[in-house]
Amino acid sequence: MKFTEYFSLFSLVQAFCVFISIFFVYGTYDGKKQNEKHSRHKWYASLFDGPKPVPYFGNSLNFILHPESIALMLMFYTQKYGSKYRLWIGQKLSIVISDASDAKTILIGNKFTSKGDDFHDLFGRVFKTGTFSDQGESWKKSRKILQQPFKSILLHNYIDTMNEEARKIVKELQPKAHNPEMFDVSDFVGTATFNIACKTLFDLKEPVSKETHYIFRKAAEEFETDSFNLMFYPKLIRNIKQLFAKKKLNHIFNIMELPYRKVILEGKLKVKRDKKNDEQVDKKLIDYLKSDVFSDEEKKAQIMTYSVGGSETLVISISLTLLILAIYHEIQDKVVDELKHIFNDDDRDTTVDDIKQMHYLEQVLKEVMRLFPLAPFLFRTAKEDVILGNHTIPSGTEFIINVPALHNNPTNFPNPDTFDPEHFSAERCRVLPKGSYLPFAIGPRNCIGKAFAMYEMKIVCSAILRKYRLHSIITKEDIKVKYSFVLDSIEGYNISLSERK
Ligand code: HEM
Repeated sequence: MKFTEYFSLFSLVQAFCVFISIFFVYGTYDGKKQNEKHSRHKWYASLFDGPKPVPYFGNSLNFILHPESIALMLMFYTQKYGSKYRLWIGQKLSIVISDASDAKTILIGNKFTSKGDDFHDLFGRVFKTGTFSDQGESWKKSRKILQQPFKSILLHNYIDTMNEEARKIVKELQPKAHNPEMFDVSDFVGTATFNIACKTLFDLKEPVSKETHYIFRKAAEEFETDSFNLMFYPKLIRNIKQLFAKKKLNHIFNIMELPYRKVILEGKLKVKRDKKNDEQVDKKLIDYLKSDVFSDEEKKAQIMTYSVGGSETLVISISLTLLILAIYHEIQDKVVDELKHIFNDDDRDTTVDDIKQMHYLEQVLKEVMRLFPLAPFLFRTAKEDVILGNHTIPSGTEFIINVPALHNNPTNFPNPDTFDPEHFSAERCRVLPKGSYLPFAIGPRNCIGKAFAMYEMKIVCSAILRKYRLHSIITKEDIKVKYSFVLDSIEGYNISLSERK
């Protein structure tokens, strides 16, 4: 053996020993720190049913070995152990909930404004102190200030941009109406939802191309799936895995910075010191971000958060709705009848009044989000002990709310597997228990952009439906979805079109 070969083998052995020592020292230190909390949690955990844990890993080994099936395992355990079961993610106790009353207690209580340190650390790798991943006083500050531009009375400000982008999609789809081939409608919807977010929230002028948006969307998707999977790793193994993924994360971060770079390039964060600007009532999100209350880092974090939150959810919900309507022609006809009644075959833009009259389309959108909840799992961590049913659950416990299980409960949604917009008729909505339907979550950490999203979904879907008839050759059961933090269709959103006479 040459000296250099001997030397590199020696270094490898040395590196391995250092690695094992760090593993051991960190494990012991972390173990000691967690011990007291852990034994209390262990006692409470024994009150719940759940899969059998193994030393150190708890139940996380299954999740680590089969990351593509995490969501399915969570759902399978719900069927096996009931509406409240326990999981050990390493040393961390998690309770998975699929009971409406428990979900309501957790989501609306002020004890649960934290999504937990793991969520904060993992999603915060890119979104930092953005409203979505932040916690504590810093979250409270941003939530209080940044919910203002989303108030219902201000949404009329965004309608022109939403109409403009909807018209663009309708025009771009024209060649597809003369071609019976299937195509993925999300390629068209995605660029529009991204440009709507950039224009309405940040006042950006320059739209992005389909290609640029595609890269942004893929990066956001990869980051979200990776973060969701890592939520189910014990802390130490997660930290080690992340050490090796630094370069990849920097690459994703770089792509997701795109809207921020555009904001800087177009000078949108520059403060114009005139009194009128300070007093202006109809301010956009970017105007609130100009305030000295936010540091430069915080401004960047918010722009990254709202560009993803404001567009990537909508591309999926709109594309899914179009796909579902392409499958169910009778329901599509009923929506179109409603639109005919509102617009009288006039191809004018949509107004706030029109949106308020789209009752049946709203039922369809709600039913799509029931069967395909965009955020299938909601995470919350208790700051104090909490009473759920007959149990007191200790502070620090993580709760995972299993939204698909709630949305498929036959007591609240008869024939839950059937796509039926009547699940959201006015009478049914009146008797729906709080906590049983959670597409936008509820409580202090619900979706800040809920009303904005409903406006955009109605404007874009109605513009396309007024012009085209949608077709599909698949059935609802053929739609295969991947569940992670955000639900998405595995095979895209393939439809074909014909022009309405
Ligand atoms: C169909 C579209 C949308 C759906 C289904 C949706 C769903 C949700 C859900 C379920 C949550 C709670 C997440 C959790 O508890 O971890 C949430 C939070 C949030 N959403 Fe949305 N969302 C949509 C559109 C939007 C839009 C358009 C915006 C902004 C323009 C937005 C911004 C946010 C933000 C900032 C949060 C974090 C709020 C906080 O933690 O205080 N979302 N969304």
